Amino acid sequence: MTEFSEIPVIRLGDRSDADLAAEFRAAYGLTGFGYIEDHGIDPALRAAVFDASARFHALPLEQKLKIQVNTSHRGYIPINTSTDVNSTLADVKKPNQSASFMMMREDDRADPDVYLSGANQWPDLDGFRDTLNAYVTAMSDLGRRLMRVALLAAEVTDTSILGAFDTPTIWLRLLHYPPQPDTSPDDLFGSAPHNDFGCLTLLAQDEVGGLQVRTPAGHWVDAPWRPDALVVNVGDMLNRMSNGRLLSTPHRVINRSGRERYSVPFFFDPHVNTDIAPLPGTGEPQFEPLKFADFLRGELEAAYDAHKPAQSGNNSA
Ligand SMILES: O=C(O)CCC(=O)C(=O)O
Ligand SMILES: [Fe+2]
Repeated sequence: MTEFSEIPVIRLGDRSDADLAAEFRAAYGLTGFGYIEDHGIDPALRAAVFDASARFHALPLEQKLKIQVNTSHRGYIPINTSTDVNSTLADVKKPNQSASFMMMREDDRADPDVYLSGANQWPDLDGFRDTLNAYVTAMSDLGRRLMRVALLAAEVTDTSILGAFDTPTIWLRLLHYPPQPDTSPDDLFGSAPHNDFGCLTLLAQDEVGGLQVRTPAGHWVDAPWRPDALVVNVGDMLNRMSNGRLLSTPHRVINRSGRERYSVPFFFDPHVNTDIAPLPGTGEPQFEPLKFADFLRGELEAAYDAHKPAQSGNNSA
């Protein structure tokens, strides 16, 4: 295992997938994280999303609770209602110190054959839904481009899995981290050490900072704000598809800045009914196949009060 001390920067511009693949391989085969710049996402659109997030989090609590997160994982996730108990990375007992609004794919209705399908729950805020949808459209296009590059980087020879991203699983999360006092215990996190579940995470963050990425030796490297950059990382499913060639790296958030922190991760994943296995060209399989929906169900039921079967809720608070 090779140590790293900083997160690489990759500029996209109009470069071809093949041209980007080598840089991707170097970044994601070592750190699992990169700053993606010159990505084509309109800064004004991104600013509108942060504005929408600030307006949402400023709403009275009772208004947010009217759209509390449901079993299709859409709506308001209050502070102290998720705990990364599945984490093998730290002994996590305390719930994450963040609140968020979560939207997923805009389905008309829940389909019993599609885990997490359903309609989004929206707050009563002017322009909120349109802004988020415009951002999701732009980010999904970027996600498809990055997935193509990632598969090339992993030397995948049959890229038909890309069809599973035509109706992707997307998650757009408007996160708000209140400041943690300096006196807060060491095992209290804005976001406890974890790996992301899916394929690609494209994170926009504000200037406050607080995101940290774990090195193989167990050190934590800061991933500070860079103007206009997206922090892009590989999740567990892309790690499996690439047969371990692209790394899913643990990360965490601690907000001891004394300021409010806002961040907006966009998770770009395949349809939940996709079989996930090492793809052709990546060598002798190091992972057993699994269905994405089954994996997600296990993770969400362990971590979120809203998904715990036959329980009244807040047992982790
Ligand atoms: O807020 C951040 O910077 C990171 C959030 C994160 O890691 C996640 O939501 O998976
Ligand atoms: Fe994450």
